[in-house]
Amino acid sequence: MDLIKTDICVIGAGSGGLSVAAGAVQMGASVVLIEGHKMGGDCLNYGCVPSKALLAAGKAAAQHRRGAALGITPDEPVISYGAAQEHVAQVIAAIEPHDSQERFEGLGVQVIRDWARFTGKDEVEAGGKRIRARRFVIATGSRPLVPPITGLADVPHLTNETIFDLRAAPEHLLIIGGGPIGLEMAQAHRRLGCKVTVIEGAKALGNDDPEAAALVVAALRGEGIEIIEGAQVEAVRGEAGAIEVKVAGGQVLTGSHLLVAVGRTPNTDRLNLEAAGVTHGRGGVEVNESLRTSNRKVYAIGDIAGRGQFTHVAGYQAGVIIRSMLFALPSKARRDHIPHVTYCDPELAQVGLTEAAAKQAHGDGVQVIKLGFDAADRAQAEGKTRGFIKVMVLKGRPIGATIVGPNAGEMIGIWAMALANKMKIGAIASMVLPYPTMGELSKRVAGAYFSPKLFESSLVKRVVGVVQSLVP
Ligand SMILES: Cc1cc2nc3c(=O)[nH]c(=O)nc-3n(C[C@H](O)[C@H](O)[C@H](O)COP(=O)(O)OP(=O)(O)OC[C@H]3O[C@@H](n4cnc5c(N)ncnc54)[C@H](O)[C@@H]3O)c2cc1C
Ligand SMILES: NC(=O)c1ccc[n+]([C@@H]2O[C@H](COP(=O)([O-])OP(=O)(O)OC[C@H]3O[C@@H](n4cnc5c(N)ncnc54)[C@H](O)[C@@H]3O)[C@@H](O)[C@H]2O)c1
Repeated sequence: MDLIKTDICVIGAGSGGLSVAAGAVQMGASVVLIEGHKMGGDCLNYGCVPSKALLAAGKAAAQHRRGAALGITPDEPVISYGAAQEHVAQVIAAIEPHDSQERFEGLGVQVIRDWARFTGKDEVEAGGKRIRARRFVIATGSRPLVPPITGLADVPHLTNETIFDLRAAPEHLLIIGGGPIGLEMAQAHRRLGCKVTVIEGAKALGNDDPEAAALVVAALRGEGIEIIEGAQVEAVRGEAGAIEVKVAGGQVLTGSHLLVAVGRTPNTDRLNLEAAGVTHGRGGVEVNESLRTSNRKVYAIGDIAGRGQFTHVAGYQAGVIIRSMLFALPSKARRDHIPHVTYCDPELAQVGLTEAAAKQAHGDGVQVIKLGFDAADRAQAEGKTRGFIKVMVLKGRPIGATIVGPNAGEMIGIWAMALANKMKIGAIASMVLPYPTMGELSKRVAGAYFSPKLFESSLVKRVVGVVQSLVP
């Protein structure tokens, strides 16, 4: 068996692995990249990209159904579900070259298409080769969790890995799980003409600010999606086209298709981690703040590292370990400035602490400032006044922001910058923004932090009085 010696061996060519490989090779390191399945990983093939593309099709359909308040007669769009899914496939195809084997080989990366397994503390086997590296990066991601629900193994069901293969619209899509995957797919399918029922064991979007999550859930219900909360699924049975879901308490729901979206399982099984002395558990590979595993030569990033399952987290972590691997500089991964967005309409965006988490961590020292989208003239003009921005401030600095409303995912950017750079809230208040934009809400909410200090201060009023009496 051939032996390849390299500086860095990256396992997994998804969001995390590709970022490490591209960065490291362009800075002069020799890199071997091993991928067992599709280049681009989950995000490109089964995750972010297809889900946002299908949501875009749903949004286009929804435009037809609204507009009455703006003087436009709504109509029921003619929808081709198959064509919407073809749009999804085309979007993947358009982005694919960026993540392709050819592009990475062009950059100088040696790409091996096989499943990798450790054979020792500094050696991996794949593609009939032994790869010995100074440093390894495990970036093998996650796959859909198959929960222990009675009957599930025998009932045809979809996951995020198969739902984008459908070409005929499900008549009635049952979705187990009201997390981001469940709700994004619920809205896309509802808007594309399907009947949709979401069955959630606890609270839908339960990891987010409850007030913001409630607004999204209400909007989805308003579009005709049935969302049943507090309904743990215990058993499923039936066949394609006629599926029965039984929840705790005895309620039975029926539908034509079933999507299971109840979280993720880390892809550790093929890696033979014991041979490398890498500790792992149910949450994935265990890492320290520098994203190093129990084997100092081995790092782990992305979904497998269990510190936030988002593409931008994997990308950020890639930068952190490149600094450590290539320049031997101390480098720690922060978590306090990471945003996330659920791309339903309205979007729900969060960075830093939620109101509850901020109050729990800092007590009464936290000031919460909130403003509705109705305060933005642009939102009024567009008839999109549903939603709010909420900012948590500690000693003059934002420590968290929640935005729910149109384009919340774009609007959170400024707060992500503020948290990343530990900026004062005055920096946001002092910006001049174009009028009328939704973004003005960020400036307005920051301004609201100072309003009581300026407008309700007897000292300020006295100073103004004195100055005015002296000015000629
Ligand atoms: C439906 C859905 C929607 C999502 N939407 C968003 C979104 O809008 N925004 C966002 O930020 N995140 C989103 N995510 C999450 C995002 O897709 C993941 O966080 C991201 O892909 C993780 O990147 P990764 O590099 O850790 O893993 P992956 O991208 O999954 O890549 C891991 C790769 O490793 C390979 N692999 C596994 N084991 C081995 C082995 N032993 N040898 C060789 N190769 C191996 C796999 O085949 C895979 O290609 C979404 C996820 C889903 C499922
Ligand atoms: N927009 C985005 O960034 C985006 C979109 C989709 C997914 N993701 C990533 O993928 C991850 C996984 O998403 P997800 O939605 O699968 O998982 P999740 O863990 O966020 O949500 C799963 C939901 O399923 C419920 N559940 C679990 N078992 C159940 C049962 N037996 N019956 C009924 N309900 C049950 C849970 O209570 C939970 O609310 C997310 O946490 C996120 O990191 C991100």
